[in-house]
Amino acid sequence: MTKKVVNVAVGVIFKRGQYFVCKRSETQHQGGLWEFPGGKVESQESVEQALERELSEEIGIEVRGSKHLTTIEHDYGDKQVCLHVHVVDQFEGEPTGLEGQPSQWVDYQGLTSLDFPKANVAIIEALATFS
Ligand SMILES: Nc1nc2c([nH]c(=O)n2[C@@H]2O[C@H](COP(=O)(O)OP(=O)(O)OP(=O)(O)O)[C@@H](O)[C@H]2O)c(=O)[nH]1
Ligand SMILES: [Mg+2]
Repeated sequence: MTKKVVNVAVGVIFKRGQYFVCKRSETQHQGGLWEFPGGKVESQESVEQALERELSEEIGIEVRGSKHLTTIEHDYGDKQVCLHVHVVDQFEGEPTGLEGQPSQWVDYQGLTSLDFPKANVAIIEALATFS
């Protein structure tokens, strides 16, 4: 059976050499792991619109500039996702975990030492050569 692919808009928030990451709650898919904020692209919505909406809802920022980094398809077995990853380096507001999720700013070295879902390995690799 072909599984439905869930399209996800993911924002890599980058400022002064650091990345803003949040912790997924235990009850979510891939719970307890760190993530780049974002969420599902709703029907009728573009990836960019979903990115703006999710980053406003989850961390309270307004996106002013972003660049596509990579698109990653990953099958977790229980769920198949397609992550549309954008680096957000222009925004208004101070990122905050508005849904009570723990969050932190880390440098690239810090990113490589946190536990992320499997699909994120490729995101972190892509960031190594992003400029
Ligand atoms: N936001 C986000 N989701 C990720 C990342 N890596 C990754 O595999 N995912 C997967 O993408 C899927 C969708 O993300 P999500 O759970 O944030 O979706 P959402 O904000 O719409 O929330 P909801 O699931 O509570 O409705 C999840 O299955 C999650 O495991 C990541 O870095 N950030
Ligand atoms: Mg989310």
